[in-house]
Amino acid sequence: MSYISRKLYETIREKGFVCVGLDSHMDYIPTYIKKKYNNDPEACLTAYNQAIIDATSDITAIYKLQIAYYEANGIAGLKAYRNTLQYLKQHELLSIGDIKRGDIAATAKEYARAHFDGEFAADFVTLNPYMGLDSITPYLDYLKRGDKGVFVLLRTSNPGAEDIECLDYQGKPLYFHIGDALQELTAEFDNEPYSPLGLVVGATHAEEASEIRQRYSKQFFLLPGYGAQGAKAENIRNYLTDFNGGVVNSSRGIIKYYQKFADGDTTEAKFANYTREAVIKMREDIYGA
Ligand SMILES: O=C(O)c1cc(=O)[nH]c(=O)n1[C@@H]1O[C@H](COP(=O)(O)O)[C@@H](O)[C@H]1O
Repeated sequence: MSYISRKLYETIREKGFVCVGLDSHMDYIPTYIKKKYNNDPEACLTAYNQAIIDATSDITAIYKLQIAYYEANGIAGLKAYRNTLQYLKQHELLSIGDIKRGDIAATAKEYARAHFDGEFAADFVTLNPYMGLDSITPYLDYLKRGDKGVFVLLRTSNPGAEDIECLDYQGKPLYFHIGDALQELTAEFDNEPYSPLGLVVGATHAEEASEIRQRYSKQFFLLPGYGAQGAKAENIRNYLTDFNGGVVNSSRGIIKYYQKFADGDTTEAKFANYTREAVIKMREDIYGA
């Protein structure tokens, strides 16, 4: 049985579908944190993430850490990445390592070890399948183990998705070929209520939503694009299936929401309130309350 897909399903049911994107940049960090930690990147990024997590964890299903934001700060950034994943684990909160890996099988095996079992272990990772299925199969052992899951890029939110992913091949978009192959690859899995192999589907495009949802009815969707990229709530509802079939990511729309009001200068309590407010507004908008 896939423990992790059941856990995600139950967590979404209990806390809602929000995925807070910890795309944490030094420029977003409030002055009170920077002063306290003397601008030290490891300490600042860690404290910032912890403040966001503490303010939102009862209304957030899962946290996604986009690794580029940490790598850009070198070793100090990667330590903050590790610290945050550990903090989430200590508080029994779910995590996605947004690493978007894709490489030959031997290399993929090492990525899997690093991001599922090593210091950077997350509950889920994101993968890029466009190098072929052998770049995905090394992760499947962990999915069979039951405690890990993946979200594989299907139809992404960016304008460039049109360049390759959406090309027509033999009468259907390339991404359907990818999705169908991925579905076959995991057909033998325990796919109840959803498969531990989920799909990344940008919420910025409404036209294909119903077709994609129907075709991949056993896949959780990771839906980025809400907030900063302008995805509309009505697009997202189509993908969510009773609000339990996936998670909706917003990164900048939540973690720098406070800057709209406070311009980088705020107190600990106000930062927590603003950040929480951003998640509440997102939920209300998407639930249609
Ligand atoms: O895999 C992803 O998370 C992803 C896929 C995609 O199609 N589009 C997309 O924006 N993302 C990620 O989702 C986040 C979106 O950030 P915001 O636009 O600030 O909400 C970033 O971490 C992106 O790397």
